[in-house]
Amino acid sequence: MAAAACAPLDPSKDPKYRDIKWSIYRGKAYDITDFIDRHPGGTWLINLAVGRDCTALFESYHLRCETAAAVFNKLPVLEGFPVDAVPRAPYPNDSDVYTAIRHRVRKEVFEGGEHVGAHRRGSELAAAAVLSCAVAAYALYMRSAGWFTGMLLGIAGAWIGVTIQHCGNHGAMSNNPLINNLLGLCNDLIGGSSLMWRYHHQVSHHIHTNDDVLDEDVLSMYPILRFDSRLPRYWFHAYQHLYIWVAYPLMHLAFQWGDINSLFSSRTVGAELLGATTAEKSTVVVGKLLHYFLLLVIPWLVYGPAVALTGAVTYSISLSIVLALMFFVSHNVPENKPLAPGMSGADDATRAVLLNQLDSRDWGVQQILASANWGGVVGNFFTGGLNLQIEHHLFPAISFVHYPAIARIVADECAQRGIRYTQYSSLPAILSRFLLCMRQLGVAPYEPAALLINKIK
Ligand code: HEM
Repeated sequence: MAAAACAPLDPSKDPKYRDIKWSIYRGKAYDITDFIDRHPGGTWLINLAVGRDCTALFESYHLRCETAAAVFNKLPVLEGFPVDAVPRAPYPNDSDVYTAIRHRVRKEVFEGGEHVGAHRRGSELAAAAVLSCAVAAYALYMRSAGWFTGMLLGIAGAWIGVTIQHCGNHGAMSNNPLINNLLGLCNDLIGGSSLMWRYHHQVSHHIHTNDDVLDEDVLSMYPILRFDSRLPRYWFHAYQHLYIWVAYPLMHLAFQWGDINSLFSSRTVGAELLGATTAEKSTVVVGKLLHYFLLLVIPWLVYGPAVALTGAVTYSISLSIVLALMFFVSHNVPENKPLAPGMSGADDATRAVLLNQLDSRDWGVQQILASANWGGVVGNFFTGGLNLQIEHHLFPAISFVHYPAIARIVADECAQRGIRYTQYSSLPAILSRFLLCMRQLGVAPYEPAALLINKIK
């Protein structure tokens, strides 16, 4: 009773703060309302900071963190704000390894060119290649719609999904926020939602990678798929490495339900849409209409329902499989999981970091231990840097063309500090580890976080 009486009032329920766009940075609440339209990274990204502790987003997105942080000195501080009532994110700049890597990246890769935006340049060729390929695939689809062209269109759509929409929504494709937003909107064209992606992917997954409560990627397919042994186990999980191949092709369909549901509930599984404007929300509706108009309605009018449906179904399946493969292998190999001791690849260090309380968690080490790389520069070009997932998680707002150079620094720092850096030679190599991990997670005993913490002590 006494504890409840002392608990700070939730600011989202306090009328005093209803008309203020506030955000918390390092324990202080600021009124960022007037700065939003002046934000050099664009309004869509800073909107992610509204109504929450933005420290982790802020410190992982600004390469010149000190320049961006200087703005807080000019913003109104909200004295007496119940900061403790707002969930805290870990602070990236408190991580020794992260700040050391960032220092070296600025010095050795960009040599001070960050002030002219060198870190966000270089993806123009990749963007042109991806867009040309998508236009050609759609032209072919419209010329002769059917299962084969539908499949090709799905692969082209997936290439958009992993490269230009993904990097655009991270603000990493250009120094111009408008270009990033337009490329980000390609997510809606291929059947997803750029708005939901920003909240789900950036606010939930990037900040809390492989957390069993806060990372939406761990939770959203549960109970069908069990991505963490801290989630209760059912008998059918023992077969998840097999039926995953039936679940994955349904991903595009699942997006449709998830996006519309999130629009009505104003939240994704892992994040509330606290700062999303009406214009941003309207992209969900317009995007869905446009997607189905291009994929289904036009081919239906030209070729009839049977052909149009065949094309749309094969599009949906091939897009889903490619996207699922690219996204899921990156955080789901045994090295990334707090698996039971004795299971192949289980790692005490990963277990210890992921089980730490948020405010004492080393964000940099978490990103490194919970992610896995495969391949090199060729994979980097075709996946928009997703194959160098460790570097992507440390620097989501840097253009992916710089990841191979950054990877050398990250690997070196990890070797010096004894931090496990997981790198596989190729996609098939990481894929086999991913399947092993799914098998292990399917049979691993259910161990709630509290139980695991005791085991480490
Ligand atoms: C909440 C308060 C925020 C403030 C005061 C702020 C301030 C700034 C400033 C001053 C810059 C220019 C930096 C430079 O010239 O080096 C900038 C750029 C940028 N911001 Fe923010 N920002 C905020 C939140 C965010 C958030 C939440 C995100 C991402 C989710 C973000 C993403 C970016 C990006 C991508 C750029 C351009 C790239 C870069 O500077 O490296 N910002 N911001």
